[in-house]
Amino acid sequence: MVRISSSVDSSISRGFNKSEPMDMKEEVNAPVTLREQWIVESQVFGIYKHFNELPRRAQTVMLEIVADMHSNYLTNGLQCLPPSFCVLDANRPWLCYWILHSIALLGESVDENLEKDVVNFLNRCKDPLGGYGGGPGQMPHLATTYASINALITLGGNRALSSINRDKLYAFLQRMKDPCGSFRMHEMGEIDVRACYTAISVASILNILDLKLVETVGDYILSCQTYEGGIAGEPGSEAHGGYTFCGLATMILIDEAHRLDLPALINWVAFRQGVEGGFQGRTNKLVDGCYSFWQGGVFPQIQRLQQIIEEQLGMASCRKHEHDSVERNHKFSGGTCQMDSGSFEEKGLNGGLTIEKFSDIGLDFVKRPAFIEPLFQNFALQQYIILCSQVMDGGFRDKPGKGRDFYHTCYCLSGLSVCQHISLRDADCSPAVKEVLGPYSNLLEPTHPLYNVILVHYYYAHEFFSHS
Ligand SMILES: CC(C)=CCC/C(C)=C/CC/C(C)=C/COP(=O)(O)OP(=O)(O)O
Ligand SMILES: [Zn+2]
Repeated sequence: MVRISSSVDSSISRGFNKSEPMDMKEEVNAPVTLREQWIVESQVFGIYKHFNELPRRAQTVMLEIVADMHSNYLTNGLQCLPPSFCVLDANRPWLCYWILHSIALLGESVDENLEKDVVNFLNRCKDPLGGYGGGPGQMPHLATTYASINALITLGGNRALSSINRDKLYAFLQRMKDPCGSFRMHEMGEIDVRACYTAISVASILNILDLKLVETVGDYILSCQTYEGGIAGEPGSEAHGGYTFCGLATMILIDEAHRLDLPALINWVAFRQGVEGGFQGRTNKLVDGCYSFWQGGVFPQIQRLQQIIEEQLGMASCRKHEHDSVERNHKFSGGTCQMDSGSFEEKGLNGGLTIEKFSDIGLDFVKRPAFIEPLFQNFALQQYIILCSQVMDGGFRDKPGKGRDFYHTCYCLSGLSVCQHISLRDADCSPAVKEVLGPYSNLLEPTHPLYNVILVHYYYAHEFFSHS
C-alpha cells in the first residue's frame, strides 16, 4: 500500500537513513508528486550535505550573494534579450520591473541612458485611454499596469514619475471594476484576486484610491479565503501563496484585514515551509524559490496586524496596555489614525475610518512597529535561496535542476530581503549582522511589504504623489 507521508518521513524512507534502504516497490507505486518530491529532497539535501562537510571559510564563500554576476545578468537582460524571449512579448513591462527591482534590491541603479530607454519604452506601452499593455500597441492589462508603475517607481525621479498619467489610469481602473466588487484583468478578461491586488496596489501607491474603487473588494477577497486558511484566486478554488499575498495585501490597503480569519491564514502559510527550507505554493506541491516572497512576504504583513490577531484569538485585553503606549508614540502621517478606537476586529487597523484618503495606509502600515517574531524558519529560507536557488553565473531559479530567469531572480531576492529585515521592529533600521546569513555584504535593500518596491523609492513616490 502506498503511504503518503510527510516530507520528513519520505526523505527517511528514500534511504537518507542509510541503514534503511528504500523499498523499491513503494517507490514504483508512489504518486507522481511524491516521487517528484523525493527527487527534489535528494537534490536539496545533497547540496546541504556538501555544504555541511566544507570547512568554515569555504562555507562562507558558498553563502555569498554573487552581486556582480547578478548585476551583469540583470543589466544585460534590460538591454538585449535573445529571440527565445519572444514568448514573453506580452510581458515586457514585467521584465522591466523584475530586472529593475532586482537591481534595486542589490543596492544598485541603472545609468541615465538606460533609465531614459525604460521610461520611453513604458510610454509606448501606455494605452491612449489609460493603463499599460504588455508591449507597444497591446491592450491595457492590470498585471502589466502594476508592473509598469512599480518599474517607474523603482526608477524614481521626476522623469519616470511624471510620465504617469494618473487621471487616465484612474479611468482605466474604473473600467476594469466589476459589479461583483473585484476587477477584470483586462476588458472582457478574467476576474480574480490578482486583479484586485494589482488595481488596488496601483491606485494606492499613486494616491488615486477612493471609495468607488474600494467598494465591495473586501467581500470578494473574503469569499476567496478557503477552509485551509489561505486565499484562492477565485471563490471555490485552492488556496495558493500568490493569491494569499495578493489578497492579504489588498485587504490591508483597503483597511479590511480584520474581516479575514487571520489565525487560519497564519496557520496555513506557516505550514507551507518545507524540509528544504523554502516554501511551496500550495499543499502537497513542490518547493519553489519564488514563493520565498509570495509566502515569505505574507509574514511582514502579519507582523503588523498583531492587535487584530490577538482580538480574533480572544487575547486582546492582556496586551492592550503594551500596545496602547506604543501606538501613542507611533507617528501616523496625515493624522489618519484614530487612537482609542475600540475594537480593531470591528473597525479595522485605522479605527473604522471613512477614509477618503487611502494613500496613507501604505505609509502608516510600514511605519507601524512589528511586534510579532518571524513565524517561519528565517535562516532555513535564506539557506534555500542562497544555496539552492542562486545560480553562480548570475540570477536565481525555482529549484536545483532548473534554469535561472528574471521572475525567479526578482522574487528570490525579494524573499531574501524579507528574511533579512523581518526581525526589525522599525522598518527604517538596519538589521544586525546575525540576521543576515552569509557575509554582511549579502544585505539587500528593504522592500515595502504591500507593494514590493524598495522602501526608499516608495517614500519618494509617496511624497511625489501626495502633492500632485
Ligand atoms: C502581482 C501578481 C500578478 C501576482 C501573481 C501571484 C501568483 C504568483 C499567483 C500564482 C498563480 C498560480 C496558481 C500558480 C500555480 O502555478 P503552478 O501550478 O505551476 O505551481 P505550483 O505547483 O507551485 O502551485
Ligand atoms: Zn516559481
